[in-house]
Amino acid sequence: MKNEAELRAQMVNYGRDLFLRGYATGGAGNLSIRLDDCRILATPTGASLGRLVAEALSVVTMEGEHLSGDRPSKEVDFHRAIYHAAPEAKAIVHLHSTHLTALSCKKHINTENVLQAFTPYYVMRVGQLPCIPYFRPGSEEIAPALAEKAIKHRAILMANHGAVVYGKDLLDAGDNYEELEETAKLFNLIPNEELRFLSTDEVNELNQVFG
Ligand SMILES: O=C(O)[C@@H](O)C(=O)COP(=O)(O)O
Ligand SMILES: [Zn+2]
Repeated sequence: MKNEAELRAQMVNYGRDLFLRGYATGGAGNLSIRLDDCRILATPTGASLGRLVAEALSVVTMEGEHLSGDRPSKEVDFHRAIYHAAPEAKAIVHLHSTHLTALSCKKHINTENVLQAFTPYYVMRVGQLPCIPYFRPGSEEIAPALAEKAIKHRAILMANHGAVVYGKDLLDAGDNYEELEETAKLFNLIPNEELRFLSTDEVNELNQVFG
């Protein structure tokens, strides 16, 4: 179990890692870690994930009170809502990575599951990708829409915006996010009629063995 100083360092290092590998760009995206039952560590609003400072990271309560650090991400309410809805969520990654954001801007998608499985590791890490409607970033409608999906799904697409993924710690959430982004990349690369999706039996077998 990492202490708070170690979790702060992990957030700074993983933010830089995401930035250097092109998953995060400019000031877009935000990260959070559930520190304990009452408190969340979150990236400050406007901060580039590539240049986070451990002492400036924001701490807010589960009820939304800002305790310390710079002003939290304008999306901290949706992070809080996900933690309330999904107790297994211990960290959250929200990014505008290229392939997931491209997918989020498409007109004709199945909003119940935007990415039907066609590789096993996607089934193991993510499984299904529902999509919530477009809301202005930072608006109060986002939190309830994401919370409803987060009860059953650890990855959610936000129309015309990006994606949100949670995990059992920050690196697990990141690994889930990265697998999702690579799956979206493949999906965007391969014409739909050329894709062989996994059958229900194949998905069920993966869930039995690895779920
Ligand atoms: O898209 C947005 O504006 C936010 O969702 C975002 O990604 C960055 O906002 P902050 O975390 O407030 O910097
Ligand atoms: Zn965003």
